[in-house]
Amino acid sequence: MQNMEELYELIKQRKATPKKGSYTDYLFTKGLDKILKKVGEESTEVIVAAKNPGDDELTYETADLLYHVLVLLVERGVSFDQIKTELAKREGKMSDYKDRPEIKNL
Ligand SMILES: N=c1c2ncn([C@@H]3O[C@H](COP(=O)(O)OP(=O)(O)OP(=O)(O)O)[C@@H](O)[C@H]3O)c2ncn1[C@@H]1O[C@H](COP(=O)(O)O)[C@@H](O)[C@H]1O
Repeated sequence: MQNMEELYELIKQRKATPKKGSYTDYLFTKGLDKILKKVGEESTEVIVAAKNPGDDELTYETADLLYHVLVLLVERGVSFDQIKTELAKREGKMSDYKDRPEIKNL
């Protein structure tokens, strides 16, 4: 079984030590613009899948999107710990959304 953090570490390893024939290596070789295009494409595919019945397509496309977002984070040098820290900061603090002035028209 592979969790998101393990996958992030594997992708980081691919960047540090490129592996011939690897799709991850192909993305890093193409660079940021290609990775961003893939994140955009996969986001659209998640949206379309969410509108279709059944869970399989949505599950598949979400896994594709998460993988490409992790590739983006590695490319930009944002660590998995930075994401965990940001999420942890929000824990238990987002429930009083009605009192937050920046959130309007809910
Ligand atoms: N989770 C993934 C993963 N999800 C999606 N993909 C690839 O993402 C691509 C998405 O498909 P598309 O049809 O959109 O893209 P494509 O036509 O193949 O290519 P382009 O459009 O980018 O030219 C596919 O080629 C998938 O193989 C992934 N490739 C790798 N991983 C993980 O990354 C690990 C390391 O991968 P490699 O280094 O590439 O072996 C693997 O063990 C996996 O766990």
